[in-house]
Amino acid sequence: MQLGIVGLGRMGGNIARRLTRAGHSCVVWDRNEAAVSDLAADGSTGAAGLEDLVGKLDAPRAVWVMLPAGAPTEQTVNALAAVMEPGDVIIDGGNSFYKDDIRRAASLREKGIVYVDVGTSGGVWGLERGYCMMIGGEKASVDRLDPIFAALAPGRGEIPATPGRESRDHRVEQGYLHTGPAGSGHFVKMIHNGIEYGMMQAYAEGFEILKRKDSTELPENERYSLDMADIAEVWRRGSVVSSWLLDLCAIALAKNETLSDFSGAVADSGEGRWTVMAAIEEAVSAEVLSAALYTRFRSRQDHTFGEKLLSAMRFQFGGHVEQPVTPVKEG
Ligand SMILES: O=C(CO)[C@H](O)[C@H](O)COP(=O)(O)O
Repeated sequence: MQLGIVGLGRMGGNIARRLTRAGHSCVVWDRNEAAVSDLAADGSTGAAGLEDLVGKLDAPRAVWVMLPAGAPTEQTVNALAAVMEPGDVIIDGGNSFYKDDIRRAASLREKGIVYVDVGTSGGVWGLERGYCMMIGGEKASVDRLDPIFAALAPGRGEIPATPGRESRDHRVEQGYLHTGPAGSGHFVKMIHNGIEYGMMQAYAEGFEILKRKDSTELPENERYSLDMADIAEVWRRGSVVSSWLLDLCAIALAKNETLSDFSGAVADSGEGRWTVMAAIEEAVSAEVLSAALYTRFRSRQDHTFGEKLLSAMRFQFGGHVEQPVTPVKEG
């Protein structure tokens, strides 16, 4: 199947590569010309701009936008809508706020263009591991795009089937789910990321307590000098707290047990804040997720080992390099 892809950063570029490897045909564009040339050398067709990209696709077209949430995505969706036609589909695969999706889907519907929001999890590992996708939008368009989702998804892999699911939609076991109407894909991904904050914070705090067990403030016979890298490794194997995030902790700690490559100033790109806002709207008591968000804010003042581990996990899953943190702008 043919797909246009706009935004060839850490996620978009690998999405194009994974689709091309699976036999799909991608027409790609990014403001960064080198990224377009790299992808063209890897089997995609490069475009010179949005209009050129749309012109290189057969109708009905589908274009996947993979850009930071807020203004970059908004401007690109609007620019695409101006050159696309009724029956075409715009897919937002980034981390947009779900209320922006609801608004965009309604306004594009008036032009006959379909908007599909895809919460896409897999980070810089997605090329090899595949992407878990949470998909919102009209069923007919989501079904039409199924070959794309099937190629991007991880597949069943070695994960055993869950008993009791025999009569349910088997695409879910491949790693993608049609969650409901516009916005619902990004809403589910937003909560996924809210949970991610909480899980990351739990590891960060646990490892901080382990690390400080050699403190001279403790009685001498109660001090232990514990090996962080080995504890992360042993917990990966059969323990209750094993997880992919723990695998990433183990990789980071094996590489540099002091995490001296990280300052521990932990950024956030909006989803944790929106999760807490959703909890407030629904009057849900989300203590852990709220605390994890506020701890990131505090991390920008001084830095603990646990905060370095948070930065290390973000670098491992998303390739996020620490940078000066600025407040999230409204989209
Ligand atoms: O979606 C992701 C992981 O699932 C992205 O890596 C996202 O950027 C992580 O959120 P944050 O930047 O707020 O830590």
